[in-house]
Amino acid sequence: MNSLGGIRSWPANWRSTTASMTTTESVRKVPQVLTVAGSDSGAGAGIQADLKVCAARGVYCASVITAVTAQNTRGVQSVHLLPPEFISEQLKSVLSDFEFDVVKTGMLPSTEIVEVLLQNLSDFPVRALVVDPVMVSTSGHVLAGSSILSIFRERLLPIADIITPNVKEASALLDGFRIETVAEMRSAAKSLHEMGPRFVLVKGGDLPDSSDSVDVYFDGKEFHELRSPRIATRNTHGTGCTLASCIAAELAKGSSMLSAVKVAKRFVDNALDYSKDIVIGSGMQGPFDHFFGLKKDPQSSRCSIFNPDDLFLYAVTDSRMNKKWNRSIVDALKAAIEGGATIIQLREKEAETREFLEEAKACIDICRSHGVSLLINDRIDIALACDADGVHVGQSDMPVDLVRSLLGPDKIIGVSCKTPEQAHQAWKDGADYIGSGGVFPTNTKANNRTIGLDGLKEVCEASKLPVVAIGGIGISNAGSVMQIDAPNLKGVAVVSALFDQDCVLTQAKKLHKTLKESKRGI
Ligand SMILES: Nc1ncnc2c1ncn2[C@@H]1O[C@H](COP(=O)(O)OP(=O)(O)OP(=O)(O)O)[C@@H](O)[C@H]1O
Ligand SMILES: Cc1ncc(CO)c(N)n1
Ligand SMILES: [Mg+2]
Repeated sequence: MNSLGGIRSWPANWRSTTASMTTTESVRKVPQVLTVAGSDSGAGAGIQADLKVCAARGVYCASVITAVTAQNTRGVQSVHLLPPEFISEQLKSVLSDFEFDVVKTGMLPSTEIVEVLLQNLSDFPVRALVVDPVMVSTSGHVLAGSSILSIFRERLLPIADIITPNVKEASALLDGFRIETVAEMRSAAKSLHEMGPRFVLVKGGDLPDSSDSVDVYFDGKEFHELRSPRIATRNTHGTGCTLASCIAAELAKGSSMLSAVKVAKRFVDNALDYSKDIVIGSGMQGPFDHFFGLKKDPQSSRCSIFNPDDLFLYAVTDSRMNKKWNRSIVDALKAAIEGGATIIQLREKEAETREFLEEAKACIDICRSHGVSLLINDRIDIALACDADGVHVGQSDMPVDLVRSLLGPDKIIGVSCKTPEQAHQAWKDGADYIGSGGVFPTNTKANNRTIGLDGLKEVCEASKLPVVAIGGIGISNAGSVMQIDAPNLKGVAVVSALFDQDCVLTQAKKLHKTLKESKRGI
């Protein structure tokens, strides 16, 4: 929450906070979300949606029920509020026991219920708070009346990390401000931000006359419009709850706010697309399938999103090495990808801008045809010009928050970090991943201070952002890097181990095998 002053470094021992329960070293802490919301008997929205999305995203979700609704695909037939004292009992039970990374709220239908929530949050401080200010179901039924508006505005919104109103809810919070266009959604986001939440996402699922489904994100400085083509389906019941809980789940895993929001938007989009033709119930608003990811061919997903596992074998190019071995960059990349490289960074320290751009375009074609993302080192202008998948910047390059505002919400941004402080800042600025090193001495980068395996571990522990290790890594030591026992260390980045070699394909295959074996060994 805001009291934590910016989403915050996770405690250095966050992986072992349950260690008192057992003396073994193999304790594995699972990211945990608490949802405080209403039950939907039709199970498309509310608590039931929250549990499903968290399960689908690999996050544990506990549930405190505020109200029980009699609800189906035709609408809400009746609502029964639970006594505030009993809601407080539920809150105490779980907050005194679990270590939640994030609390997410949905239906909070009375002032008394908000009061008991606030009291419990002050007794048991949590790391982050996602507030979905549920007021009206898409079918038009009032789930929380105007009596809650003042306590929301005055006490709940100011402590929220993010609020996710739909257009009707945003309008209600702003005394009936009309929201019918994206420009009005922006104004609403700005006014809501002034009420105190750190981030605002105004959802446009119900925006009239819009062929795209547009959500407006505001961080206090920059706006981002998150757009996707509107899916023609009746099965949109519970999209709002799903979106907010997916944001909570991604935050619990360690994403920055913008990354969490992007993943959540794409999750809803993919789920709606997968479920557009299913028929459950006879009404106008059907539920959708949250577990599409278990069933479909991952290649066919509507939109690709940054997957931290892509950092597994991260190949960084070097034109001097290609010259030395007399091969083109395109041939070198093809071989690296065919051998198992999972993401590419184009690092070009010598070429003129025009030459670099032509090279980047050729490399993008190869990467796209293999479904592998291509990042550009340092040069935001080149990344923009060739529509690369993202960039990697160092501490003395352009600051990450500025890069984000130039590249927009969808691009991947990585940043090099040597210290826990830099890792913390990377999270705050909205980076998608951290590159940490040099782990070992290397000739590829002159005068680069090495941080060793201990330094790498410190960086990993300072943030839950995914980390890729870099610097002097090859087949002989990749295993020792992967075994430092940090769950967010996702892979290794290499230059010479692939490109300063006689056969790039063979080396990539060997390195991939070594990494796989060391992963199995953890
Ligand atoms: N038909 C659609 N196609 C694509 N995305 C959609 C569609 N409908 C809603 N969304 C997306 O789903 C998310 C939830 O948006 P929406 O504005 O519907 O929230 P809500 O009204 O709170 O949801 P609920 O239906 O649960 O009440 C947003 O990211 C929105 O852009
Ligand atoms: C219980 C519940 N919470 C939230 C929503 C909003 O979709 C709903 N329809 N039902
Ligand atoms: Mg809606």
